[in-house]
Order: sequence, then structure tokens, then C-alpha cells
Amino acid sequence: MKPPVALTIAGTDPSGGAGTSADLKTFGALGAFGTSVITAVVAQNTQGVAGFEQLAPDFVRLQLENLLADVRVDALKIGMLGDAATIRVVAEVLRGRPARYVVLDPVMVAKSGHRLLAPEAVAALRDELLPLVDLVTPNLPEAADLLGQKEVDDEAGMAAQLASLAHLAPGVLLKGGHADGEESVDLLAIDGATHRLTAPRVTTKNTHGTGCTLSAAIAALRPQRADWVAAVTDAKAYLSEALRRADELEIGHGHGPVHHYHAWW
Ligand SMILES: Nc1ncnc2c1ncn2[C@@H]1O[C@H](COP(=O)(O)OP(=O)(O)O)[C@@H](O)[C@H]1O
Ligand SMILES: Cc1ncc(COP(=O)(O)OP(=O)(O)O)c(N)n1
Repeated sequence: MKPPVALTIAGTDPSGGAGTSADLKTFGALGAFGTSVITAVVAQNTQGVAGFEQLAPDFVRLQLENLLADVRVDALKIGMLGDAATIRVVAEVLRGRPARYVVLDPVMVAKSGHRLLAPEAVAALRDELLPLVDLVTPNLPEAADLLGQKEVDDEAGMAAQLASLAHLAPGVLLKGGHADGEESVDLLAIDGATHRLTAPRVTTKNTHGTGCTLSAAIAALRPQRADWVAAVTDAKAYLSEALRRADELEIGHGHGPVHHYHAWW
């Protein structure tokens, strides 16, 4: 059987742990053929972000139109967009339904604290992009920003914000990686039902790119699974193993990347 084709629209990471690097490694490990469109070139390493150059929105459009004129894309993952003009270009392209499955990781701030989305672009992301995707995957700070509320840190608070976010997008995976506790709990709202997905919290400093990896894994797996619940469950299992194996790598001096292993090795 031919592998599904997955596309990432995202920024770069020279240290290989996040952005298009993480996405393409994840696609390959999970049996999808990876393609990519760059929105911003980011100077970052495992210790933080030094800055980024946003590509001109028209050039992002040219990359997308040129690719889509030639290649059939089954699943799309959207990551760092950077500014409102780029969000609008991607929204316009999405209205043409370029892929059957669309996952949005609403990247706003890197773990090191550097902003990767202009603050004034949060409204465009919420109002213009969220309704056009199948699944949005905010972490706790991103959920709070999208809702204009305080960040929550417990499951009751997560459940309340999940319910509010479910009015903004067809599907929501609220990620609990930033909370405490022995389990890392994510809540999924999709097709009118809520699901609790949990995994043992891995003790490691090497967590760079967890959100990128999870959303890319969902996009890679969705065409290969019967429904969103199965794709998200298996994507979380892949990420958990990549986190458990992260310390086998020794990349950089800060928060190193998770280990993108190949399931058939
Ligand atoms: N230490 C950890 N152990 C196990 N799972 C984790 C850990 N940290 C994050 N996760 C999981 O990684 C995924 C990304 O979560 P999160 O860190 O909240 O997002 P982001 O990377 O976008 O900030 C979620 O499925 C979350 O539950
Ligand atoms: C280009 C780019 N996109 C997204 C991120 C944020 O990635 P994330 O998976 O949330 O992990 P951290 O970098 O925050 O550890 C990024 N850094 N770069």
C-alpha cells in the first residue's frame, strides 16, 4: 500500500528538535511521506531562540500553491505561523480543502519563553483558522491565550477550558504537559464526545519539540487509523516512547530533542 503524504507548514529548527525537523522525522517514523512548507527561519538551539526571520506571506503562498499543484496531500499539520498575514494566507489555502485531515498546533511561545507568534495575531488564529481545521492541539498557556482566560493547572480547569475551546474548532486536544503530577493527562473533544488520554510522566530535561512531535504524529497516523481517537491515542504512545528514549541522545547543552525512533527497528 502507498504511504500517505503528510505536509507540515511550520518554522525551522537548526538543532533538529522542533518545527519542520521534528515533523519530517515523525512523519518518516510513522510511515508517512513527508513534505514541508516553511513559514519562518528560526535561529534556535536546545537552549533557546535567538530570533527569527518571517518569510513574506506571498512566498509562503507560492510554496503552498506550487506544491499542491503537483502533489496530493492526505494530511496537513500546521505549526508556527508567526504573524497574522501568514495566518490569512494559510486560511485562504485551507478554504480550498487541500487535504482530507488538518491538524493545527497553535504555536505561540517556545518553552524557553521566546514568542513565536505576534501577540496581535492570536485573534486571527482563533477567529480565522480554528474553524477551518479538524483538530487544534493547544498546550495550557495557549489555551488560556485563545480564551483570554487565566492558565489552569488541574483537570477540572482543563475540562472547563476544553468545553469553551470546543466552540471554536471542530476538534480540540488540550495538552496537559505543563501541569504537574505522575501522569501527563490530555483531554480530547471530538465528534461530540470527550476522552481522557493519560501516560506516565517521564522524568527528563529533554522535552524540546514534544508539541510539534505529537501534532505531526496525529497527522501522519490519521489516514492510517479508523478515527481521530485512535490516531491521537497512538500518536501519544509514539511521543511517550520518544520521551522515554530522549536521554539516549546527547544533543546540545539545554533541553535536548525527543528521540524519533523507527517503530520497525
Ligand atoms: N514529561 C512528560 N512525560 C510524558 N508526557 C509528556 C511530558 N511532557 C509533555 N508530555 C506530553 O507531550 C505532549 C505535548 O504536551 P505539552 O508539553 O503540553 O505541549 P507543548 O510541547 O506544545 O508545550 C502531550 O501529550 C503531553 O501530555
Ligand atoms: C519552529 C518552531 N516551531 C515550534 C516550536 C515550539 O515547539 P514545541 O514542540 O512547543 O517545543 P519547545 O520548543 O517549546 O520545547 C519551536 N521551538 N520552533
